[in-house]
Amino acid sequence: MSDDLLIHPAAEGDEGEYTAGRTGHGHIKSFVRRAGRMSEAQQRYYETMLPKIGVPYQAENIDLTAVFGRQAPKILEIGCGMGETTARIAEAHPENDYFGLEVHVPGVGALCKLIAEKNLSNLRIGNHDAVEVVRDMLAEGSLDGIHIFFPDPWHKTRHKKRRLIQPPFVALLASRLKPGGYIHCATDWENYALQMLDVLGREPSLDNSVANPAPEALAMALDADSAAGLAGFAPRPDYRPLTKFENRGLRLGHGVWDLVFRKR
Ligand SMILES: C[S@@+](CC[C@H](N)C(=O)[O-])C[C@H]1O[C@@H](n2cnc3c(N)ncnc32)[C@H](O)[C@@H]1O
Repeated sequence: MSDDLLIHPAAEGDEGEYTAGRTGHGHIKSFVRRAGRMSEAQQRYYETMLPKIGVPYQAENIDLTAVFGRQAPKILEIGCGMGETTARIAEAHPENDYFGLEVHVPGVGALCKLIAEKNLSNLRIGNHDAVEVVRDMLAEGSLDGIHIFFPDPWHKTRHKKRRLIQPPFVALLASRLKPGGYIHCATDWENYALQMLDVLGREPSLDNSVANPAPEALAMALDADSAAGLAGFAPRPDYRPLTKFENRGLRLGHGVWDLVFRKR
């Protein structure tokens, strides 16, 4: 892992404002690097596979067609976690190329293992902060789709500024989509679902794939912190598999909200 990934708590009070240590970019990180132990298998696959299927961070645009060696729709996934969903989608859709981003090293090891076991040739990994990868490496209009499934909810009020789905990052993501390209977010955290609907709905270059809520209805929902009965959420697209975790939550009556917006 490169040194410029180190995160240092800034001496700015007890909120734990984290900023990039070496890069000087200073944006608030949407993650805190966890010490997480790698299993032996994860370590082995990380070491053997990442040199083959990893896309190292660089400060210039990359050519995604050259990275995958073919012309095919290019889908970015931010925050692959342990990679089960990422690998399942890539396996089910060999016609697309997938670029998964994840900062958690054991997760990257686990996804490397899945790529090797399933022999997937349409999935590459970036082990770096997605904000920097999207900003520095991806050209405008280069993506057909973006997946952000269950991003860290940062549920404490003082931590909400770490949430990925904020207006500046959504504007950056939208700029990387081709016209007609989509951004698909899913969350099981109601307050974040409302924030996603509000932020995505305000991005002028994006249209909701389903009817937007009336502005007054959204304002009332935000006030009440309740998405009950609110329009604007999409049915789960078939390509997003239900995870074990999500299935259990749904059985317990917890909600999951999908949002699919398209670039004009
Ligand atoms: C709650 S997990 C969800 C993982 C997976 N999408 C799923 O549905 O199980 C969110 C993941 O996003 C990753 N993450 C958060 N911020 C990130 C960033 N800026 N760049 C890359 N990965 C990030 C975290 O390390 C974590 O693994």
